[in-house]
Amino acid sequence: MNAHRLVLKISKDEIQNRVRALAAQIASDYQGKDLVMVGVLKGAFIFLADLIRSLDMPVEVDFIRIASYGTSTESSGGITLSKDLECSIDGRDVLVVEDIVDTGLTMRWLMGHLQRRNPRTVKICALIDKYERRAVEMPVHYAGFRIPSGFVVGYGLDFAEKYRGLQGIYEVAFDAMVEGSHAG
Ligand SMILES: O=P(O)(O)OC[C@H]1O[C@H](OP(=O)(O)OP(=O)(O)O)[C@H](O)[C@@H]1O
Ligand SMILES: Nc1nc2[nH]cnc2c(=O)[nH]1
Ligand SMILES: [Mg+2]
Repeated sequence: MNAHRLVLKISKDEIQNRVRALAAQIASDYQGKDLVMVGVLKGAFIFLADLIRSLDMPVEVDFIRIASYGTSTESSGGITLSKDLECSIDGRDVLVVEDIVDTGLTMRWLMGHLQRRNPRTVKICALIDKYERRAVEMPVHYAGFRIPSGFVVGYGLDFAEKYRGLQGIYEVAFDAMVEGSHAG
């Protein structure tokens, strides 16, 4: 892993306030509906845990584990499924809970995968909508924060499996390139 520093972008308090506001919006939009929240492992586990504890309505929780190949800061769009849903979503309202949408390739794959199971609706809730590198059009119906670019960690998000437990969101700043070498 290249030498790097972490720069605080979103504080713990800002995250907590925003999560509460998102939960209030979701509860209002889905009142009386049969809602299933699908957390995308690993990154979404902390966000989903906080979101449902602020949610003033019954909800079923399930998880799916998908990962994309590539180096630790680049997603390539080659998706592998290592744990599928366990509940039926036939005729139900599904809200996918993600930590971050970047190129959108992970979400595009997942939307196709879920649509084949005949849900009534599928929407996306992401803590971070990182919009500048989008490779496919992908709406984020409930976005915690919108950032243009930068590789961020904390609150579930990792860099080579580190930093998921940080309470804020930090940008990874790679140390300046040494002349004649490449920062990867
Ligand atoms: O929009 P994209 O460019 O597809 O990138 C977003 C995806 O990348 C990260 O997952 P990762 O594969 O790192 O798995 P993880 O959740 O286990 O860290 C993140 O959690 C999203 O699922
Ligand atoms: N941890 C982390 N994973 C990502 N996957 C796509 N973008 C990001 C990011 O900024 N941080
Ligand atoms: Mg990751």
